[in-house]
Amino acid sequence: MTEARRLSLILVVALLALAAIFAGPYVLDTYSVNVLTRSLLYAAVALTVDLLWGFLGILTFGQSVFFACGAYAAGLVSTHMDFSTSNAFLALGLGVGGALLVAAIVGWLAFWHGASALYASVITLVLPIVATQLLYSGGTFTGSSSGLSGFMSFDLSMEAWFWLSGSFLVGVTTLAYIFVKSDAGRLLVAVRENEQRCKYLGLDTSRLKILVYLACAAIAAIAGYIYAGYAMVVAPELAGFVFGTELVIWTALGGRGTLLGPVFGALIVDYESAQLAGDYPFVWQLIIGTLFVLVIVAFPRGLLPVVFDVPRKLLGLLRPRPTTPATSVTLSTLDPADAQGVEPGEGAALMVAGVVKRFGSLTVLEGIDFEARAGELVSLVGPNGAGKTTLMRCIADGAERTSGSIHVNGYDIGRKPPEACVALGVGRKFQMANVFETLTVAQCLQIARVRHDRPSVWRRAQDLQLPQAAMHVLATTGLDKQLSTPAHLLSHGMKQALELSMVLALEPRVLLLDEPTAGLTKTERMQIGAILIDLAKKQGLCVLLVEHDLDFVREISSRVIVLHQGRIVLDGSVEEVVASELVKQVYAGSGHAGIDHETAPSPSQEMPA
Ligand SMILES: Nc1ncnc2c1ncn2[C@@H]1O[C@H](COP(=O)(O)OP(=O)(O)OP(=O)(O)O)[C@@H](O)[C@H]1O
Repeated sequence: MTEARRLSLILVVALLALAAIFAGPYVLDTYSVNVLTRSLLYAAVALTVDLLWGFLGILTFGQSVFFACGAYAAGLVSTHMDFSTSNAFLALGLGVGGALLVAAIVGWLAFWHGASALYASVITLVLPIVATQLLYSGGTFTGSSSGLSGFMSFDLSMEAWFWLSGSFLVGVTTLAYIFVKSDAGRLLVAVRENEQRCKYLGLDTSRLKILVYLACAAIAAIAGYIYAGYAMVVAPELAGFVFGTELVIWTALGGRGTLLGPVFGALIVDYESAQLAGDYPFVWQLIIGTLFVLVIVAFPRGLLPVVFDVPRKLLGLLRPRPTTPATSVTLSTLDPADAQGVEPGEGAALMVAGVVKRFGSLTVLEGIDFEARAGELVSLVGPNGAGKTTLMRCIADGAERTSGSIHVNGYDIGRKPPEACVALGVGRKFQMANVFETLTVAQCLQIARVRHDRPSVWRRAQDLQLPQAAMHVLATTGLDKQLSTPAHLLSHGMKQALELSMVLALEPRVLLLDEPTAGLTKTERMQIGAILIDLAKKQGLCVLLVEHDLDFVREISSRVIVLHQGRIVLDGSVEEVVASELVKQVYAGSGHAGIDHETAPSPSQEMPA
């Protein structure tokens, strides 16, 4: 389906939903219109919980606070100032502005570099408790536990409030749907799935989380503002933990990560709760709670995926499944004139000086000094625990080392986080293939290009330009024929190749590879070896390779650095290292055989490590 057709289809569905909203008051009784007006607004807030939790992976209990910001702004302005159109807009501005301010502070606290997802959830858990206490202690200003009531509002009929709330929900849902299906929206799933890989692809994930959090806070505040206008009463419970948790429950029931699921979850549960509360005032919460437990146990993904799965399965039985899904992305090679890699500064491509790394009292790296130039392929070898991976980490993340300095392309990495090191020209491939498992090969590569090609917030790109080095890896391994294949279906070797292409898509000048051939077949190893030689010799990259396979090291390296107990014991040519008595002792001392030619492992064996 073309982009224009896909977007037209979304708009047609949105128009149908608006038509249904318009028809609502004509087919529903007054009670239902009244209750559903509230439910429509709650559904908009549940949608923001889904964006944060279902898509971005942030479980939040605090969206109620932003809803209350909008509601209380309307209530406070109308109560303490005269009601007028200008004051009403002032209240809207204060509500949204207040919500944005609170979200910025909470976002900064919850998503700073290094904060865990649990930490974020705990902060959003505390937020409603603090907000409710503040409202309770506000005296006559906030109305304390009674809240504010009887204030003036726009003179709209109940039907008009229903239409306004419904149109707001349809508008927000449509925009959110277009966004999550766009190239920029895909980043949310990438962050949820593998935040570490995102950072090492140069993405500032903390910033992305804060931006989405701010947008969700603003949506919730507008919903709260409309709610106060229609209900003409606000109470501390609107900011409370119970409402915040209800939003999470509706999202889980409907199906998180589906957008429409939480919307329908909120609409149905809130409407039915109102009915049950009237009919069974003492047991309705027990009934809702029991239903929730039953649904979650039977359908952990929520109800909407089940509703969609049934027809899909039936259609799947009727229609033969295509063996290879059609790809919608066309690959092409980036013109070298359009390359956006960092301009090299003074000195060698990589300069490591006096680097020390300690974990508490354990010194893992001690006084590491070396330089590597562009076009060099340097292998880093040494027994297990020598500190090889730790050194790679120190080069790719300025916060890792205890002391010493590291310059990449002539620029001091200082204490910069991984994404900033990527901007200086570092590309890191991990020991275990580190890709986005649920995304396709093409989507993984698109995310790797986000630093250079700004993604659209409403469209999906149909073509993808990659640097020649990345295209070379794709063509050599045949990955260019599997662009529509989800990464989790690839073989181990193909995943390694995909990760390497993703890293090369960054246009790095210093390439860090941690055992790129681990677990590969001999043919795959030879392929990777040829690619690495090409990258260093023809593309002029500085390649630093951690490797245990001596034959592989001997075939491709221009230089070998031997690390032992956190120190460099030798830095020289392959021949020098192989002939070194010291190196033999290092390996003998580690309980392994030496690395001379006589005792070197056969091609199928790995170098002792
Ligand atoms: N987070 C950590 N906390 C404490 N010690 C650590 C940590 N990470 C690594 N180490 C220790 O640092 C030392 C070096 O580990 P590192 O993984 O860098 O070695 P390596 O040379 O890459 O080994 P291998 O070849 O087995 O991958 C080891 O003794 C390891 O136990």
